[in-house]
Amino acid sequence: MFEKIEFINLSFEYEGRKILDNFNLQIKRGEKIAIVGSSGEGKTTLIRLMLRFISPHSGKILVNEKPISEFENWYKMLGVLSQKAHIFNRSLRENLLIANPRASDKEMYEALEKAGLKKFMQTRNLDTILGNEGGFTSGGERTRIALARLLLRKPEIVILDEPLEGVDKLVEKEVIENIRDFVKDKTLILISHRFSILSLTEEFAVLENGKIIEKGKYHEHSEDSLLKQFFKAEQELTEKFRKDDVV
Ligand SMILES: Nc1ncnc2c1ncn2[C@@H]1O[C@H](COP(=O)(O)OP(=O)(O)OP(=O)(O)O)[C@@H](O)[C@H]1O
Repeated sequence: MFEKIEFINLSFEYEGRKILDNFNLQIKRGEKIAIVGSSGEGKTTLIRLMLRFISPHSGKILVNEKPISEFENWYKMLGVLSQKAHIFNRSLRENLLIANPRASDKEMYEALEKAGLKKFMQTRNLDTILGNEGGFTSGGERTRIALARLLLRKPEIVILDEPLEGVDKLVEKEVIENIRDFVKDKTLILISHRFSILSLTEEFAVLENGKIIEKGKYHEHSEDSLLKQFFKAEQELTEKFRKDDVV
């Protein structure tokens, strides 16, 4: 059973450019944390390290106090929605069964609906072929198919990297509530710029210059905290975009 993950003095660089620099963070079972930070600060890199797609240059990642590489069943515990969801040139059904080979058609339809694909399914069915890299679908649809795939799994830890990418405003609220329900009894690590989805977490950590510069519960932060400033800037930007949309 997952108890905690610890990043200890973790450093990582791309071509001599430091992305994570003596990074430290601990996430315990059941915690729900959003990692926020400007574009390019290394949030996705952190997830890729967690998934062991890349290795740190120094420092370590421990799961239940053991090096992550020695932790059996690590992948089985994870449910991940990444920015580059992999969609196979197979049927929608086959793409979903990867997550849970025992899922029934009914469960698959439910997951697709929860992921905001109700309208999409009005003109498709589970036998629809998705194309090479999901090429017969839009970017937003691919993210939602990947979200439906995640909803069919039963992971202990859920990692979401911009899960609302391509989810339009009409279904956004509903999708957020479905994700909220899904992560209720799980550990959640969330990365997003979208203000609305950050309501899924109680805790926030701000990543800047390779380190966590501020961490805590959102409501405990003072008006001039970096966290609040970050959100304010994001919110102002979102509102500006919304206004521009209307115009
Ligand atoms: N494979 C790579 N080779 C070289 N540099 C890379 C590579 N992948 C990412 N980077 C760089 O590393 C930095 C961190 O990237 P990362 O994707 O982790 O940022 P992020 O915080 O997730 O950004 P965003 O919010 O825009 O998704 C960026 O400057 C990026 O250009």
